[in-house]
Amino acid sequence: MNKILRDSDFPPLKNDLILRAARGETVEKTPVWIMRQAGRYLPEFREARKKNAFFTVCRTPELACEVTLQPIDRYAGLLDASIIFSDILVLPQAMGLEVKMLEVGGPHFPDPLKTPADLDRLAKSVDVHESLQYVFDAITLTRTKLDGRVPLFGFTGAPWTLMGYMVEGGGSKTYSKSKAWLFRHPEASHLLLRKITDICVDYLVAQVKAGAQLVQVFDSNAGELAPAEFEEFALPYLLEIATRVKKELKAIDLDVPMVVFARNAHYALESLATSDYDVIQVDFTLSPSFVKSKIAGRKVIQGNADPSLLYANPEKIRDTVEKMLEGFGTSSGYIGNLGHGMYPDHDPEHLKAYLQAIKDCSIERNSKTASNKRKAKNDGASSKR
Ligand SMILES: Cc1c2[nH]c(c1CCC(=O)O)Cc1[nH]c(c(CCC(=O)O)c1C)Cc1[nH]c(c(CCC(=O)O)c1C)Cc1[nH]c(c(C)c1CCC(=O)O)C2
Repeated sequence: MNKILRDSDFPPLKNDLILRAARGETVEKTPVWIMRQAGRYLPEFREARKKNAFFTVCRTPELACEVTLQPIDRYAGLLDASIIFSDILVLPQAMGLEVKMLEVGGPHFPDPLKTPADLDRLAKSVDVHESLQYVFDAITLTRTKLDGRVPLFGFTGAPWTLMGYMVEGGGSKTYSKSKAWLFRHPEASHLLLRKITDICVDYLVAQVKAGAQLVQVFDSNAGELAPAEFEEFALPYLLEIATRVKKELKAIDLDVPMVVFARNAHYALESLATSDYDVIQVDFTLSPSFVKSKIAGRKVIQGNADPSLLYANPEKIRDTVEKMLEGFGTSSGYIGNLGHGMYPDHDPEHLKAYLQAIKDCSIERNSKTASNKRKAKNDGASSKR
């Protein structure tokens, strides 16, 4: 068991904007961070990766810390959170499956789960402190090295998304192998999803004990499911993770905002709005008005421009940001991000334009609203005279 680390064990936080926004408080400007903000679009990341294999970076706390800090150094003052460098696929590794990261083609499981009998190949029980200690060490080191500049996110993949990778053996166009499990082997599917859920809970709680200040659950493949299968095989586990993590943290007097990303599952928004998550990350297919109609002020929203916007020129980026902020609002209930992660061929300068636009437009909007309010108050007072 690891020691529980608390705020007093780390340098004082100098920028708590995202924590205040995640709690639904009024903010002076919109906090922003970006999924995959550490990655191949950054030359300094490609340099670090030349010398080290992908999972070596994940497993070496000094290297994971170094690449986590790269975007924070480069975009100093423009990013309001960091996210620990790791991958959702370290969890299937901890369960006993081999995962390689191919230079071309991404994740690859040489021996994926083919039939329910293969569940016997998985570790009988997983002690996250034994198999994933390197993640907790990376978190503790990174929060220390951040020196309070911004808060640090931990994360996990969601059960359905992880099951997808474990059965498909990698990414897939149709997810037909893993979806065949849901229709042919529903009991074995639930067994596997239950197993992953229990590990996700331990894993997130341990990340917070190691210093993570927010956590995000990535259900990147949620939208591959029809609503009925989502409701049966994905949603209950997503809901359970938030409820159990919050409860276990409360028992040791810890409390962090939890973010959920059920990508492309527009039908999930209403259920997630009544969950124990604090923040809902939305993908770029959803308009602010649609999202707001489903969530109706019950949760903080995070997102959601199309990452391809970053191929546009800075004027177009700023115009789109203005509309996005108009739609989501800037005084409370909103955290800026993209609707999915960065792409390797993005220009780092265009990400800078996006971050700067979110800061500038939100400050402008909030000061306009404040001066309009002051004006309305003065007008009201003078008409009474
Ligand atoms: C589905 C998924 C994975 N990993 C992740 C998800 C969920 C988010 C999403 O939907 O994108 C999550 C993830 N992966 C990575 C992070 C690090 C933190 C960050 O966001 O900066 C996070 C949060 C690093 C990474 N994970 C990966 C990279 C690129 C590989 C490299 O450095 O060689 C990075 C920076 C590899 C990875 N890992 C995964 C894939 C499909 C790939 C290949 C992607 C590609 O080739 O573009 C699985």
